Amino acid sequence: MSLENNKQVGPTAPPPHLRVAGIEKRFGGVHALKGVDFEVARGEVMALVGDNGAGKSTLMKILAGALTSDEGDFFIDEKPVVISNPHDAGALGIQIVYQDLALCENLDVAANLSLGAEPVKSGWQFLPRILRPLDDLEMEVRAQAAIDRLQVRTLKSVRAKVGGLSGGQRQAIAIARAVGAECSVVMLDEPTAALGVAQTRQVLDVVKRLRDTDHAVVYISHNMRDIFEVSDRICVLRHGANVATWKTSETTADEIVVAMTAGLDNGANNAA
Ligand SMILES: Nc1ncnc2c1ncn2[C@@H]1O[C@H](COP(=O)(O)OP(=O)(O)OP(=O)(O)O)[C@@H](O)[C@H]1O
Repeated sequence: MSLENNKQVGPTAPPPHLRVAGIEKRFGGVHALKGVDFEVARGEVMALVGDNGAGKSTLMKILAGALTSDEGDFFIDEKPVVISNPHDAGALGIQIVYQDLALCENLDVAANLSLGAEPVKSGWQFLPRILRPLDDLEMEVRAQAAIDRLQVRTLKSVRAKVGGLSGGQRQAIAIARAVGAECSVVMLDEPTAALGVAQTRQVLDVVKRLRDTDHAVVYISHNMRDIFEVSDRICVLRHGANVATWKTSETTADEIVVAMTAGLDNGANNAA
């Protein structure tokens, strides 16, 4: 293995949509991220992998504005930007779907997809917005459009209660909610971790659909089979630092596992 393996550098790398450089993060005495570089292009699924404690979640939370970095530069389409809170990230089109999904079990799909931005009926302007009746039909139409965009075929009705849906359907709803807003970057944290075979398939199809609709997708997973099915490139972190980034088509699961657990055998640490 050598630095040749690093496909992030060179003319074949797609132009990044989101790029960060030199990200540093300490939690007290823990040096969680040590000058990490990371990028993802539109129309690309970039897998972010590493052993437990490698720094994947910390990096993702920094990109989502949920944590602030101690140092580092952020770029959208190579223009410098600031991400210091979730509002900044949202305004830049960066959305994250956490493992717990944060769906409201007692509400239906349509209501979950509209949470925080519920359409209200016209003709009630004399009332404060919060008191105006919801436009249920509009909510349903918007939800159906979001589900259709992602081609979630197993969902019978957007009026179904989320509490009664399968894990795969819930994951798809959480993704649909994230991409409902103006969104160009979607980050998914272990989206198939708790799912069986059929549900995993459904979620991987949604991830591919995101790529096909020109989103930049960051995909955190420990599952090599899923990673090799869905990703275009694989960025490996180890002990809070870059190991390297590979084109998925030019590497193997064994090579990635070795990189995750032992780094590159030539001793290189940050090939990106
Ligand atoms: N809030 C925090 N306070 C203190 N240390 C933290 C905090 N969050 C993360 N860390 C530490 O930072 C390092 C990186 O953690 P992180 O959760 O980013 O790793 P990870 O690659 O996502 O791991 P996993 O696959 O287990 O989720 C670890 O040593 C972890 O203990």
